[in-house]
Amino acid sequence: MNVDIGNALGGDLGLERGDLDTLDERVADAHERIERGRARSEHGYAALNLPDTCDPDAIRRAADGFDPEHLLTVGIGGSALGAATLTGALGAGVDCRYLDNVDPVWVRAIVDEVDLSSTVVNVVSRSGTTAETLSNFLVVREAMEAAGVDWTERTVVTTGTEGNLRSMAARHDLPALDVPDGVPGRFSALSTVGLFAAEVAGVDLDAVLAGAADEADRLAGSLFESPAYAYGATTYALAERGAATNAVMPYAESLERFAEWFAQLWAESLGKDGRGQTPARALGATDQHSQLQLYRAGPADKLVTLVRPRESNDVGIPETDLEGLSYLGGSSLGELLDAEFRATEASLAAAGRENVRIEIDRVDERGLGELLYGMEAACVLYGELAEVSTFTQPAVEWGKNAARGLLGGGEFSEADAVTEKRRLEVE
Ligand SMILES: O=P(O)(O)OC[C@H]1O[C@](O)(CO)[C@@H](O)[C@@H]1O
Repeated sequence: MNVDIGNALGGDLGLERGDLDTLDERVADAHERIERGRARSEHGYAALNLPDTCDPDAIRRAADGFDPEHLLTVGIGGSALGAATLTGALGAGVDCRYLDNVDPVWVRAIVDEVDLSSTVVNVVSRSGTTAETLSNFLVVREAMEAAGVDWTERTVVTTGTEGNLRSMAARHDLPALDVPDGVPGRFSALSTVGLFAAEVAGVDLDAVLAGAADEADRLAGSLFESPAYAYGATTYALAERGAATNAVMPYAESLERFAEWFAQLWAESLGKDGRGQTPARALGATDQHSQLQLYRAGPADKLVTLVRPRESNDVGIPETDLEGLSYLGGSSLGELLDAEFRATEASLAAAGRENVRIEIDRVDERGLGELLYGMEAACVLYGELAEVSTFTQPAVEWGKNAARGLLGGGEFSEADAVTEKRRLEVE
């Protein structure tokens, strides 16, 4: 992974090289804290050890014997987004679907679309209590039974040591993978949580973990020596100067899910104590015809993170006599995308709008390993610098309790607050 922070300097938010030199002293201290946390496998920091602690053979054993047409991952948040990012980016010899929402129309359509007799279901939940995941699994299991499919023959569980899914796996002797200790869901892509789907989809797990290990080896006591820390420190420094939003704009359709995964990682880790940086999901070149207007001419309150592979397959553009477009003929879509990427980058800089370039060599296993690990390490560093509790997510519990109370799942004061909503309806 290569990170170019040149366009983060000299912009409207006023970040200069000297500021990063000063911040680098705190980066060194933060790196020491991170390395201590890793050495002790402390909660959260353990995620940065996954290139070494993840056992790909256990994942391969769990996938062994399955040769499905479809893989249905039933999970939500970090229990689905890592897998979706890896299979979305690396392609899949298998039709990979993700039930990570409880929209009944959407769930019914997916369950009806797949051939359940040739589907492997991976139900993923660290806690084993997530309402959306358990509800969707019960719907899928009922559909399998209705289709005359033995669900116990086609279900793999990925969960913690306790809880509903663990006891169900034991009761029905289901293949079960352990979620890694001390790794919050949003940091678990490079573990059993994200890699089972990748394995079933034919992804080379060893290459993904090797890419992650390369990025781990580049963590250092200076932001100028570590791409991950350069990104984490620069986004932190810009946030401190007013960059309340970080628009992540991959210039590859295969990385669209990566932007969604990044959004959970960044928001759930750093949105604490009234602080944080809002991750906005964008896509290049498409959003040059959409959100770029705001990024360039709206409030100077954001940075844009431009992500791309340095190499990719290409498609030629045929010669044309179309009025004013002959310059495109004989070129290629890749050359057009490259020109647009660099033009957008320069367009933002020319308007004083800070942006950072992140590049991987190719959208392949090593590239994804580097990118996922690099963003996780950047997030951990940002959290250290911001002095927030990076690895917890207490704010999501209020809504869970309210919904549970509304559904009769117990007495929760939050549910009362829902019924007391202030109303002003306009018909
Ligand atoms: O894996 P679980 O326990 O089902 O949690 C799913 C997701 O829900 C959260 O706990 C937030 O509610 C995320 O942090 C997590 O990725």
